[in-house]
Amino acid sequence: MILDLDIGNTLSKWRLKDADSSEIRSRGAVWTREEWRPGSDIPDLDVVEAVRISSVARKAVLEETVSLLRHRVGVVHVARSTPESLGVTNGYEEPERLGVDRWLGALAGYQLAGGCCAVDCGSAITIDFVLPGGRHLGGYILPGLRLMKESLKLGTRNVAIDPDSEAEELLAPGRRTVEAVNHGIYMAAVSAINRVYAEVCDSEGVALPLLLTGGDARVVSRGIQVPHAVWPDMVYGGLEACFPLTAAERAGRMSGAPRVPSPVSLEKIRAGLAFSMLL
Ligand SMILES: Nc1ncnc2c1ncn2[C@@H]1O[C@H](COP(=O)(O)OP(=O)(O)OP(=O)(O)O)[C@@H](O)[C@H]1O
Ligand SMILES: CC(C)(CO)[C@@H](O)C(=O)NCCC(=O)O
Ligand SMILES: [K+]
Repeated sequence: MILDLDIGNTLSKWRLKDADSSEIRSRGAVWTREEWRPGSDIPDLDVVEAVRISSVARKAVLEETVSLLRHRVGVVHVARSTPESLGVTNGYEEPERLGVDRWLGALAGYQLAGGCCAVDCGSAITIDFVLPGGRHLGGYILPGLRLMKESLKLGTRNVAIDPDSEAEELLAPGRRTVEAVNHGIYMAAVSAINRVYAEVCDSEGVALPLLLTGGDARVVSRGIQVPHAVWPDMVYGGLEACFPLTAAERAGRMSGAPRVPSPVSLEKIRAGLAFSMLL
């Protein structure tokens, strides 16, 4: 089995992948600040022959995780942001400072779709652009839905946005504090993504496939006007591309990859942008 680990600021997600069949056997998540101890939702390390890790947590968290795993598992790969990889050139002035989850998302998106806009809706919402040809432009970081809500301190932190709500409902004026807050932060997130996508496609002169991932991707997806795909395993896809271990991975196939969404034409994107500027 291969253990893939995506250590985020809030949650550490894991999945076990069968190295022979390439099937995903199990998944789980633990709070990043908690130790891995028996009884919590952690994988059985006895069956693991290789580990691949993406971590944006504090350095100590990664160090502890790696030292724990090295005792038990033969192969441990830790992903790093680099100046260039798999045909993509990192747009950061200091490439190693780009969050590795963003880098892996950009690599996976490029491998799947060529140029792309990769959006991760987690603790933070990140929006990254890769042009056809592989130039990563850099991107945008904004607070995620939960962080926006907590920062308001209006006593609404425990009332989550119902992930099954319709976007229309979530974008309407709120008539109670929780509603006003939930609808406000939802509006902030989806309008930022819609706008940034259109602006960058316009200025680069290319309509890019749009890919979403992260814990809030499903609900955010409903508020995105242009064609796009949700790919919950996008960061894992980047790990597969960087450290291919199975036959399918070596052939360039990433688990759970969606069909590439065909973007609307650049003309339509520009028309939408021009229209919103007039209002
Ligand atoms: N069980 C859950 N626990 C915490 N957050 C959840 C849960 N289910 C959905 N979410 C939502 O997912 C978001 C966290 O997403 P995700 O798991 O992608 O992020 P993360 O671990 O914080 O990663 P990163 O720090 O890399 O952004 C939160 O904003 C929250 O609204
Ligand atoms: C922005 C987050 C927190 C998103 O998970 C992560 O990618 C990170 O810590 N990045 C480092 C800062 C940067 O990417 O510029
Ligand atoms: K993440």
